[in-house]
Amino acid sequence: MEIKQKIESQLNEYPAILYMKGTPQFPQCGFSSRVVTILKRIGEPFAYVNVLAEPAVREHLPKISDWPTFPQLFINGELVGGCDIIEEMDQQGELAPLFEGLIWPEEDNA
Ligand SMILES: N[C@@H](CCC(=O)N[C@@H](CS)C(=O)NCC(=O)O)C(=O)O
Repeated sequence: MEIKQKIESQLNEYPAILYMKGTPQFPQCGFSSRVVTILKRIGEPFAYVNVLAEPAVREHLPKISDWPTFPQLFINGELVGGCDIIEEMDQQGELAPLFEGLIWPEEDNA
């Protein structure tokens, strides 16, 4: 699959997805770590992509999102922002409501 299609399919599939450096269990950048701390506190599910393990995503996502750095949080396919914006929205009480009512794909039990 072409990288652009792969990213678009991730954005379509996951209602909340964080493109980050490292994993939520082991963030490898302070900015990613700060966002993960906030998301864990909010306690709603989120998918993630470790861009250090996916160099093509690291290279191409900024062209799609028009945002040059990581982390990048998307909700319902829309860029919410990076670390500074996420922290600001969290402090204003504007972040948690974005996670309300998200519809996750059902597990494929077939
Ligand atoms: N002010 C940014 C800080 C994030 C940042 O500067 N990230 C850098 C260092 S981790 C980055 O992703 N650079 C591009 C890259 O490494 O591909 C934010 O709010 O998210």
